[in-house]
Amino acid sequence: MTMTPTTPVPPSTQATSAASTTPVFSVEGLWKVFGPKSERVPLDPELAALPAAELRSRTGCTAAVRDVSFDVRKGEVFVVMGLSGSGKSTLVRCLTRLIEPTAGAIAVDGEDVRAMDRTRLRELRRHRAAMVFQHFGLLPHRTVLDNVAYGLEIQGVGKAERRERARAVVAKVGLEGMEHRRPGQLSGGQRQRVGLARALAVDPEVLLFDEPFSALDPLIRRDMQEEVIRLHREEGRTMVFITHDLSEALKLGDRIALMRDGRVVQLGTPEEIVGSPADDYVREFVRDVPREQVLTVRTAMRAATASEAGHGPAVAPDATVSEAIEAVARAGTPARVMDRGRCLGVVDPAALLGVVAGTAPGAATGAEPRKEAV
Ligand SMILES: Nc1ncnc2c1ncn2[C@@H]1O[C@H](COP(=O)(O)OP(=O)(O)OP(=O)(O)O)[C@@H](O)[C@H]1O
Repeated sequence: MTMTPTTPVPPSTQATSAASTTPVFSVEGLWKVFGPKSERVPLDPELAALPAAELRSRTGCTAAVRDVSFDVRKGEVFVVMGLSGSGKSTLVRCLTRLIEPTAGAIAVDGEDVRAMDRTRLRELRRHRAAMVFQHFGLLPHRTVLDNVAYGLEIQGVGKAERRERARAVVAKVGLEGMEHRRPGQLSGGQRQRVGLARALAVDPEVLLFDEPFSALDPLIRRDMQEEVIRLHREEGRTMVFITHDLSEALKLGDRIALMRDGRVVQLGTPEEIVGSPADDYVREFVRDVPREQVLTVRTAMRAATASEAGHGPAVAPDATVSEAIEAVARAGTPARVMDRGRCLGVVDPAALLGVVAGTAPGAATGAEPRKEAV
């Protein structure tokens, strides 16, 4: 596009469009096979195609990650979800080579991770991609502040500066006043906040969360989920989040990679996964999700007649069906889907109910999944 001097592109737009084209992580044809002579499995089409049990009995190998490709975009929360044993942890550990991949390519900001030497890898793990673990990994004899400052200490940051930075992130995760406690004097949720603060202290480009909240009780877990959403909203940091919990994935994820037996069976937004499951497995997985809380009004929208376009309550295009139901119920008329003053269409009670019932077009269970660039 040719730009005339009179129509400059605002700097914020330039930054966003450039950023959105550079993936933080780019994964292509990734395999991780555990067991003897594991390298031969991805190379041999016959072995590569075997179901898990048969592969194990024929070769003694387990293919934890099988031919997986995806990009993690800058600023998104990318969730890796699947049942226990589906390969989530192995996949995410391969990103920084905490587990060595068997085959495939991984790039971070365009740099080949598999070609990195030890120094570069250490730099990747310490500065660029910090991990938050389920079991906190806190040092029991150190205070909250010193635990948080630990990552900075490893980096060689001076004492005064690391204490100052640690103090700031401790406040950010809501632990002000607890700086001098030891981990044993904290609740599970507070310990997880320390783990989060420690990862944040090194100001990484991307945070990798390995089921960080699965040991927490439901109320504290919800608090922590909200904390992550808040931090993400405030900082826009890229996050990769492993969970086996579908509602957590739907709540946190901009996009979700759903894994089964080492493969990504669907990659898409929560709305795509719930509205257009790729196969019977995904359909079964999302069967009990309250669709109206995930699907947006776009699913139920139709063209407005001339009279409808002029009045009625307004909802945004990314409003959920549930929000539109409330607006329609209050007004007693269809709601208009408005985008910057323009009426895109309307949603009426029949269409909204159709989404809830799972009979609306586009929400149909057999619908084709929308194609995602993976
Ligand atoms: N070091 C290992 N040696 C052999 N097999 C392994 C090893 N680590 C993982 N596996 C196997 O690889 C598969 C994927 O394991 P992984 O831990 O990645 O799954 P997960 O989805 O993270 O499970 P969970 O939710 O239970 O943590 C499983 O079948 C597991 O038994």
